[in-house]
Formats: sequence, structure tokens, C-alpha cells
Amino acid sequence: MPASDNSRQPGRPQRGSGSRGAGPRGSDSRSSGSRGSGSRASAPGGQQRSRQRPSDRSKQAEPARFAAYTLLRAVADGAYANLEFPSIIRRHRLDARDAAFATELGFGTLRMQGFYDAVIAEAAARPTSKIDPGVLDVLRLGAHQLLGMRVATHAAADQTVGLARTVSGAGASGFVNAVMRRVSEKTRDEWQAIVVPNDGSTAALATEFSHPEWVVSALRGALLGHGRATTGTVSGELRALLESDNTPAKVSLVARPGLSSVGELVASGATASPTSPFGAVLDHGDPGAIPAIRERRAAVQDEGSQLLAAALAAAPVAEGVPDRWLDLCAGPGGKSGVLGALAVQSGADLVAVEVSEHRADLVRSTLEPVMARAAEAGASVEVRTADGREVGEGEPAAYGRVLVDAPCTGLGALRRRPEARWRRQPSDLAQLGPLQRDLLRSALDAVAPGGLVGYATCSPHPAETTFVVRDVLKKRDDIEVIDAREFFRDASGEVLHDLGDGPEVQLWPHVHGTDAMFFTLLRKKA
Ligand SMILES: C[S@@+](CC[C@H](N)C(=O)[O-])C[C@H]1O[C@@H](n2cnc3c(N)ncnc32)[C@H](O)[C@@H]1O
Repeated sequence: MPASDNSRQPGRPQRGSGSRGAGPRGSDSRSSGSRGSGSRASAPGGQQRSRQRPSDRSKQAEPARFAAYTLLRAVADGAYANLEFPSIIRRHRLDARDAAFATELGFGTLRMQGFYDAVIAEAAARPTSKIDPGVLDVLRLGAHQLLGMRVATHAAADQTVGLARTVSGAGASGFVNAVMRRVSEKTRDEWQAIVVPNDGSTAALATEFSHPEWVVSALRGALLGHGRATTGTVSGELRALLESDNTPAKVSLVARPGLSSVGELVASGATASPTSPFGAVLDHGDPGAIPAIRERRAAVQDEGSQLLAAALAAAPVAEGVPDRWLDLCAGPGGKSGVLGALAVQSGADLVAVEVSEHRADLVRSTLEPVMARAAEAGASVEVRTADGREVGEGEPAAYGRVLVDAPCTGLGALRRRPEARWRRQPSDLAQLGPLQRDLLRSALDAVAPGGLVGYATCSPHPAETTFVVRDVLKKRDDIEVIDAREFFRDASGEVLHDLGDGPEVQLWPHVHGTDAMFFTLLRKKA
């Protein structure tokens, strides 16, 4: 429905369907026929099309689809999908099967919305900016069911029209019905041939893989800048990387060293990770149901994060450097969890610094079992709410090992944060740059001669990685860069494959199955 046609509040669901409201009453996902019933007619492309008139179709949205819609509206209001969705699932009282369906629908739609918008604009014969935002979200969900999931065409169409009626009224449902019919007339490949220019351009890749154009350009630059690709190979590498951003990450677990073990996670249903010595992968089931995770002796964590914490702990330092380790940007505490556990094992103390009070509280909660273990071992693990930029001046040369897991754009973790690609802006790079440099300078001041600083980002963008390190080191002659690659060891103790020319390490989702983490290892000269 065009925005101007809609007399209701733009982007706001109606009839008690607000993004934080209760789900529709009287509909049941199992009995609604959402994945099965309805009369059918053949449509081009061998698909099935419903013969029902919109007025005969599902009167109300089915709860799983309604939950996915609620997620999209909450994200449009600024929510983070990963944080918001668990409470949406609870509010809509979805069982495990419906929750899985809603997750695939909501997260998949958010990821692929760039491609779907191109299809919807073509099918609706108007730019998506002329469609009411709430109705556009309904159409995006419908497009994902038709083109990205194995939902029967008639069920996808019926349920999408029902959702439109529930959230935007009968007026919208006619428009949605017409657009859904047009979308369903072609397969995904046929739509791709229509909406993706056949010229290999950045714009074409952006539409095909549903990324903003600037992100496609940035990732191409990162592949070249980190030596992962040459001008001859970058096109294939980039397609593989973009594809991996659209593939939901597996659920990776970490057994915090000394508190849990890979064996314990395997006994709870996970599979040992070949990539990380502390890692396991959960193929199905709720990680929160695993006792070690409930007790925070283990956690959900990308294997790349595990590997870089382990690398910082394993690289040799000069004799006599303080047995005090520092995590300068600790919130919410994932890497602190591994680093703290390894510190305790080697008889060192850990100080975890985080500027945000709320995130510092999360670190405290994450580290509780590590703190208890440290107390037993006569070591200390402390969490401070403080500005990491001031630690170097306040405590010069006080630490043996320092991790700077710098705030960054997160361009290396797009597969985990489905909406992040649409939210980030090129201007974020300029904003974060000075903070990243200040934090690294502070870390280099805080480390003792002979000690190590690890600078990490979950972005491969050279502006946040190599340029930051290069700029900071330009003004210092007391630091040497160490080859970090030999400290990235897989579960069998072998150096990880394809780490590049060094001395820094850049991991890639399409190569290593991890987030695209960057890590440089720096030693202060003794
Ligand atoms: C990439 S995240 C760190 C993730 C964390 N290491 C983990 O593994 O869970 C960056 C963190 O740095 C924090 N931060 C931002 N500016 C900071 C500052 N000036 N001092 C300390 N922490 C800061 C952010 O609040 C954020 O929690």
C-alpha cells in the first residue's frame, strides 16, 4: 500500500499489534494451515498459487509470523534483533518449532531485505520508499517465505495477507495480495535475473547479496588489503564472503579453561570444534539448557574470539613482567571469560575494564565463576567501570599482557547481527578511529617492557585494523610487531591454515568458519 493511501499511523501496527504488544488471539500456528492447507492453482515456475480471495483468507496472523513481524518493527525502532527476539518469543508463547520458524523468517528477512526490496519495488511497480514501512515489512516477510524458505506458495501468500489485515487493516491486504501474487509468479533465480544488473558491478553484488554498496566496497578493500585476494581472485573471494554473511553462524560454544571442558560440552550434545582447543559446536537445541553454560563455566562464543584470547595468553613474554593481565574493552565479557580463566591457570591476575556501567555489570556476571576459581587459587579477577583511555597514564607499565578488543563497526560479524549491515554507516569509521587509536596508545603505555599487547577488532576493515596500528606505531620506537600466526593453534595443536602473510592475523568466515576477527600482537621492547 502506498504511504499516502494509509490512513493509519505509518509504520505502526494496528489492532493491538504494536511491536511490544501481545500476539493475536485465537490463532494457532499448527491448526491455521499456515504450512499446508488451502486450494491451489499452478503458477509459472511450477509454484502453487492460491485461488482464495483475500477476504476468504486467514483472518488473523499466525503467531510465528506475527512474532517475526514484531521483530522487524522493533528493529525499525532501533532494537537489536539478537537482544529483542528472546522476549518476543516469550511474549508470543511460541513453542520450539514455531520459535525456530519465526527465527528463520525474521532473521532471514532482515539479512536479505536489500534483495527483497528490489523484488518488491519491481512487483509493486513503485519504489519501496512509497510503501508504508509496516506494510513493507509484511511484504518483506512474504518475499522471504516465497524466495528464501521452503514455504508452500499458497501458505506464504495467505498468511502474508492475513498478517497485513491484522497489522494494517483490510485496505492494505488487497495491495499485499496483489504484490505477493506477482512475487510468486517467478522463482528466486528469475527475480535475480530481473533485479540484479548483469555487469559484475558493486551495485549488482549489493543487490544480489543484500548488502549496502559501501559495505561491499569495504569488504573488497579488506580482502585486498589483508592479502587474502589479488585483483585476479577478489571477485570470487568477495562473493564467497558475502554469501557467508547471509548464512546463519553455527552455535559455537567455549569451555572456559579449567572451569569446563570440551568433553563436558560434548556430553551435553555438542560436537568438538576442530578450530579451537576450547570450542564445541551445538547443532540443535538450546545452549541455555546446558548446565556448564547456565553456570557460566562455558558460554556461546565465536571460535575466532576464543583463538585470539588464547594467542595472547600463549605468546611468550620477558621474564619478570608483572603477572597481571588487562582486558581494556571488556564488555560484555566474552574474551575476558577465556582470558581470565587462562590467567588463573597460569597464576596471573586479571583486570577487566569497561566504560559502560551496564556492560561492566555483564562482565561481572560473566566472570563470577572465574572470580571464584581465582580466589581459590590465590589470584584476583577484578572488573572496573572506567575509561580504558586513562589506564595507560594511571598505571604505566603495570601489566604483562593487555588485550584491546576495540569498539568497531562489526563488519566481520554481519552473519551474527542480521540488521547491522543496514544500520552501520561509513561515518562510523571516522568516528571510531580516534577512540581505537587512543585505546591502543593507552594499552601500549600500560604494558611493561617485555610484555605484550593484542589489538583486536571484529572487523576486517583496514581503517580499523592495519591503519590504526600503523598510525600509532609511527610515533613510537619502543614497540615491535610480533608474528601472531604461530599462536593461532587449532584443536589438534596445529597452526591454523590460511592465516596470510603475517605478521597480523585476519580470520574470515568463508575460510575459517569464524567471524572476520583481526589480531595484531605487539611487544614493548625490554
Ligand atoms: C568490541 S566490544 C568488546 C567485546 C568484549 N571484549 C567481549 O569479548 O565480550 C568493545 C567494548 O569496548 C567498550 N568501550 C568503548 N569505549 C571504551 C573506553 N573508552 N574504555 C573502555 N571500554 C570502552 C564498549 O562499551 C564495548 O563494550
